[in-house]
Amino acid sequence: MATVKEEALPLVLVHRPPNFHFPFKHRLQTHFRLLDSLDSDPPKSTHSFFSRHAASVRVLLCVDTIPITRDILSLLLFLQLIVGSSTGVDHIDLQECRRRSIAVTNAGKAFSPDVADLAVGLLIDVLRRVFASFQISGLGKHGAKIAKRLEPFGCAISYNSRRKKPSVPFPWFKNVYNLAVNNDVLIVCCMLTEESRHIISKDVMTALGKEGVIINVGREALIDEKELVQLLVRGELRGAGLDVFENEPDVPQELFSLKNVVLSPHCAVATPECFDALEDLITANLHAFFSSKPLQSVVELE
Ligand SMILES: O=CC(=O)O
Repeated sequence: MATVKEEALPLVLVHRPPNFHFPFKHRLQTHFRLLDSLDSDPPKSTHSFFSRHAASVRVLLCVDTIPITRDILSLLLFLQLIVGSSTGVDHIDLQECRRRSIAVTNAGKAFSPDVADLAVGLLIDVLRRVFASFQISGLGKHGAKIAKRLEPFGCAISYNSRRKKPSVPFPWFKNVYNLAVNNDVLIVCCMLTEESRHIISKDVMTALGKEGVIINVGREALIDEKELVQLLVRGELRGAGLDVFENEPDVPQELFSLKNVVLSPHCAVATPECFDALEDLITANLHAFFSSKPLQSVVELE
């Protein structure tokens, strides 16, 4: 069988944190020519490497959540697509992408089943029994899977998201405060944006009440972490299960000593199943781009 020369393969520029070796690299290399500044010894600086390839690169693969800032983007004048490898895209300057019409894809639903498993696992760990009423902030791909797991427990589920979802049978609350007033457990799994930063404010947490439980598998900055810690310390919330923290890897010390808090180290998606699903999705998106077919898991750049 004839083999395609590496130079003939479509170019994909890679941006990854040092020492982060992505497991699907090998498979991608059979279809695409990966330009990775960290492959050289010693590694090249991002700035000089990106500038050198700027004229030929149309696609950037963003591994993990390494920031893609306006400065980085300004080096890549012909960029058309950023293929992300996480669900959250708060590390990418989306405003600049919108301005320059650069499409962005994320992990879509590749991680949703495992994130949902962890959210429910944390919740059961916090409660050791199941409440009657649950609320979910952000009923997207992760939230839908969480709800599917909680329904058989007989939980009354309601949700908040920017828009009501016609296909979702649960009551929709336009704002998180009213959602909190009407429920006992809040599972946070929405995207972090400027609009959603600290959406779970002190008022919202207080509205949840003393029996309230918060589970966060989204991004910690969705919650006012300082206030959350204070409410937990003062016993004004029943408990919390947290997979994400505002200043990772630092975790507020107070949380370690609280018996009603379960912590996990941002590991909801660290499973072989998530990596396999992500590898398939990234490969599919790259093939789609280079053959002018529709992309999957496109992030809405509003
Ligand atoms: O944190 C993980 C993700 O955003 O996929």
